[in-house]
Amino acid sequence: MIELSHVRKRFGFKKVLQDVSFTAEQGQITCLIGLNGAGKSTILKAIMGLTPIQGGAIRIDGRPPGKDMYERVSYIPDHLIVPPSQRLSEALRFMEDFYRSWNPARANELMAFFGLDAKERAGNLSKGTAAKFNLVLGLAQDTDYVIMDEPFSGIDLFSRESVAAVFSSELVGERGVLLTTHEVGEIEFLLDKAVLLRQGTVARSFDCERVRSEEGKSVVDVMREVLLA
Ligand SMILES: Nc1ncnc2c1ncn2[C@@H]1O[C@H](COP(=O)(O)OP(=O)(O)OP(=O)(O)O)[C@@H](O)[C@H]1O
Repeated sequence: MIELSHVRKRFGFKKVLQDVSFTAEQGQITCLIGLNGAGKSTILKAIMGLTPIQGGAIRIDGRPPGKDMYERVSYIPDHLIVPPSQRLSEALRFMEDFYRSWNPARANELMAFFGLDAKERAGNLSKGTAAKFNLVLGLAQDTDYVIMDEPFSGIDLFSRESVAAVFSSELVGERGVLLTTHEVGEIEFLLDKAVLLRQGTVARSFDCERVRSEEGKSVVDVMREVLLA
């Protein structure tokens, strides 16, 4: 379980996270939701130890993020971090050398799933194709958790359907997924849990299926109620 308790974060005098607590479980897809600037990306970076926090605690399966972090959690940022001149095949080889958790067979499966050409150079990819390759780099690691910042951004409608299909396939399996997205309405059928951020705190965290069956509301309905209140 990824667990945040009373996390606080500021940039200079700007308090971005005032008191953030929530959990993201293995075998579930948890979505962090909030308006622009709510602090979603900051939370993902804090979990990965890429930005320090000023208070509270972050634990992954009971342990604070440490040196073995990248064996436990893979992080897919909102843009592709591969030199533009590098071919995709070279980037895959680099990942294999660099990450002990790298699974080359799964990487090949994902390349085929998204119809990607390993001979292409990273700098020549369209925005949506770069987003798909970014998913390959993250999902081909054998980690218990996958953290994704805006994985659907820039991806056209039909490709989005194939990206969504990955989440319910063996390629994600029983891992825990924590993601952010602004396309909530289109992918809410995939979500198990939603965590709504407002004014630096968790305004509401809920089981999407339960809210659907007990309150008859979609995630977007709850978002409207909570974030526009
Ligand atoms: N390195 C930084 N230095 C100063 N302020 C920052 C830095 N990174 C983020 N911020 C500020 O922290 C706040 C939260 O930013 P963050 O990117 O986490 O929001 P977000 O919810 O991911 O937004 P969006 O939906 O627009 O992607 C914003 O006000 C942003 O300007």
